[in-house]
Amino acid sequence: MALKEYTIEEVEKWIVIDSKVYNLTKFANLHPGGANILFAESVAGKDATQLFFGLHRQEVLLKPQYTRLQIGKIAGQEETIRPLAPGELSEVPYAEPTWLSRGYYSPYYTEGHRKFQVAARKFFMEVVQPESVRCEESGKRISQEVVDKMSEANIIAMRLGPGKHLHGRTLLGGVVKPEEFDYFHEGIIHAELARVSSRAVVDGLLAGLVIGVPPILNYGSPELVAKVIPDAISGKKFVALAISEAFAGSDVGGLQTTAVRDGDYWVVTGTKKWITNGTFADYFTTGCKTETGFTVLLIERGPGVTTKQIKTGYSSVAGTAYITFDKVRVPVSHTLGKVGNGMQVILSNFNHERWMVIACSISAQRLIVEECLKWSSQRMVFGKPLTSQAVIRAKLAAMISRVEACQNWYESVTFQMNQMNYNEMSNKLAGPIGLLKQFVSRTARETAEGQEYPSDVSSRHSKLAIFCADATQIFGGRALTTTGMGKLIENYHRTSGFDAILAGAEDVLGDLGVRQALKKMPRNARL
Ligand code: HEM
Repeated sequence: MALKEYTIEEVEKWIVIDSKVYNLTKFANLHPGGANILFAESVAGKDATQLFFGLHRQEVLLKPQYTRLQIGKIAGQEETIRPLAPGELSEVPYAEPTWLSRGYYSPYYTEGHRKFQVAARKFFMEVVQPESVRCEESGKRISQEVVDKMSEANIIAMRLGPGKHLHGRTLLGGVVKPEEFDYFHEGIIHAELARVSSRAVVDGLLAGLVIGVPPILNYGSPELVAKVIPDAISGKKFVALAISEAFAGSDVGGLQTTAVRDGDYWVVTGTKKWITNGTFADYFTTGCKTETGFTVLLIERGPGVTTKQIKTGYSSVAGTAYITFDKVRVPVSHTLGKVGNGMQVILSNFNHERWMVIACSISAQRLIVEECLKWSSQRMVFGKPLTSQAVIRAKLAAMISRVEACQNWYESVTFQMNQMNYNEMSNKLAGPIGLLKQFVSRTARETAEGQEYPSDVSSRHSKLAIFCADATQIFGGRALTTTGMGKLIENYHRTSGFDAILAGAEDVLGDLGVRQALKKMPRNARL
């Protein structure tokens, strides 16, 4: 229906935002910012576009209860601020990686990857984003309806990486053939998921399965694979990786959960802590101490298995659990890999897990760069945009440089993964992936909260750098509230540190990278 047209003089009591006329008479008393403000001389009857975008996110106007307030438009004017359509790329510089930016080239990504990315972004925006908002707030686990849609599009299967498990499947409506699917495709899925989800929802959307299933695929017997994998990939059963304990986190060698043989069964006793998706998992890929070393078992939820929610700094949608195994009887056929060879099972799995965390983390970091670029351009201070301040531009420069450095290193590692088999990857990429994860999680926190320097670093330039990198400073008080303009910054500030811990603590991974390099030092290397 054509909207009624007004001249700006006719809009006495109403307001204009981006050419649209809103009648706020009935809404005024419900307005979260108060009624008076809407009838102030500088607002009522005026074009309030700039004021509005200084205080609200675009999405406010898209909510049905508010679109209803629009009664017409200004004659001869057209709307200029519009939201991106599902799948559409952002034109904000650095909001997309170079390979997705108009007019730029990539040595790695093909037209096929680009088509895949468009389909993935559309899927995540339409199916996952609304669910993400609901679950972040309620703390409830992801609905089965969304899990079913992800499984229908084979998103769950694709997050396990390229391989036989994809054969015969229609991937994201057939946009890529299973045999052409590579790690760049998989990385796109992780990146798109991270863009539309809060950090807790990223984990709640079956991260446990993504890290708990590969050991079954790679080390489980054919019978076990046939029993568990179809149900996992189709989202009927959930899997969690249960390694860390209150006694040992990154120090896998110090685990205390024991498995003792009793005929055709293992009897498992012990506890596990910080287990993502543990509250709702049906299976646990579990690290246990056995007589001859360390062994990984697949434990099914049943008698003797208890899980309880751990309250963490992020939403309980992630289903982080404390698990107790009390004399749980596990069939010997559920052993993953050889008895005593569990360390290899776990260590080879870490590469893919850490690489996934890296892909998600870089994408989340990039979104924060976009938020900061938009906000500092639209926010007016002393009659000028925030970007007119050199200190703000310096913060943006540091953020952009960091995310681009991460992205380029990530792409180079991903390219190596595409060329190598699983064993080569375990041998050659554990170090680089460890170092990259350390670098990405550090830069994430620098972008979220600013750089920290040891107190003994006191040169003028280093002190300046402390103030050069801080999304929370750019957003000010807005970065402290879970709703409104700074809500993504608040979430990022609160949760970006999780990536420095999960899948291997930052410092341990840096050390791993160096130790791996030292192992490969030529014996005759001398200066
Ligand atoms: C169609 C018109 C408007 C709608 C639907 C609307 C809606 C809202 C909503 C939902 C909030 C809660 C915060 C958020 O979710 O972002 C809010 C806050 C606020 N609004 Fe509006 N608003 C409108 C126009 C205006 C205008 C013209 C002003 C002008 C000055 C204004 C001033 C404020 C203020 C000061 C706040 C509190 C901001 C904060 O907490 O940071 N609003 N508004």
